[in-house]
Amino acid sequence: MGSKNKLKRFKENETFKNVIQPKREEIEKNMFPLKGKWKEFFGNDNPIVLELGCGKGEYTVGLARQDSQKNFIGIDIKGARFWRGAKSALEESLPNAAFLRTQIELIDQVFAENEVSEIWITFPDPQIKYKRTKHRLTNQSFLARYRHILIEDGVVHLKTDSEFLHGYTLGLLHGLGLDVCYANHDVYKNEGSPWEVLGIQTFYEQQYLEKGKPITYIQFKVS
Ligand SMILES: C[S@@+](CC[C@H](N)C(=O)[O-])C[C@H]1O[C@@H](n2cnc3c(N)ncnc32)[C@H](O)[C@@H]1O
Repeated sequence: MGSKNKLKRFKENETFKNVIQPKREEIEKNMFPLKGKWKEFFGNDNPIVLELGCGKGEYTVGLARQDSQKNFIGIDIKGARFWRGAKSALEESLPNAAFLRTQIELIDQVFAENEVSEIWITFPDPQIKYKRTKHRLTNQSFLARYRHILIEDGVVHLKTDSEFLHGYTLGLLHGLGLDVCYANHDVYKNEGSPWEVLGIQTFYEQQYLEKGKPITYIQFKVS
């Protein structure tokens, strides 16, 4: 994407009522006004579902279309990417979809304890190199952040093309004695995955599918 186009999207994001772009400083000083108040933002008590590293936000918009009784928030640091999802949600008048521009590392500072019901992690960079372990979105320190913001029975969904990340996550969950509700290492070949897994495809997923890569899925709990 050219820089002119990016600038145009950044400008438009500022005018979108479903886009929230807090300053890092505001979050770090615990002055982010929506922390603990997301229900007020949506104007209802419905459960809150996050998509981490949402890119263009296919899951956020796709799930919001299907379930008006839940609120969905796509999170990514790249605003020019989620501009697509935010624009679609506005065009389709989906009041239950929003986008938050922030670092996932700050997740437990933008949501309060027990404020979130479900988390989707869609095709994250697997961060295979050992020195990149700290950036893996299912490492122990991210799991602790998710535990903090999730309700007691909250669920995490990981959909990835990376056999490495799939295996790493299963191994870690097993080692920690956490509950794996469902796992499938090739969702389009082996039956049994929920409709959300089969019925919504992301931008990155479509590219992996064209290359014939199996898509994996794990649904798990962190407490
Ligand atoms: C490989 S892309 C996948 C995008 C989308 N989920 C899909 O499947 O098409 C990973 C996304 O995660 C975002 N991301 C990676 N690390 C992040 C972080 N620490 N905080 C916020 N966003 C992050 C990137 O900007 C990118 O859009």
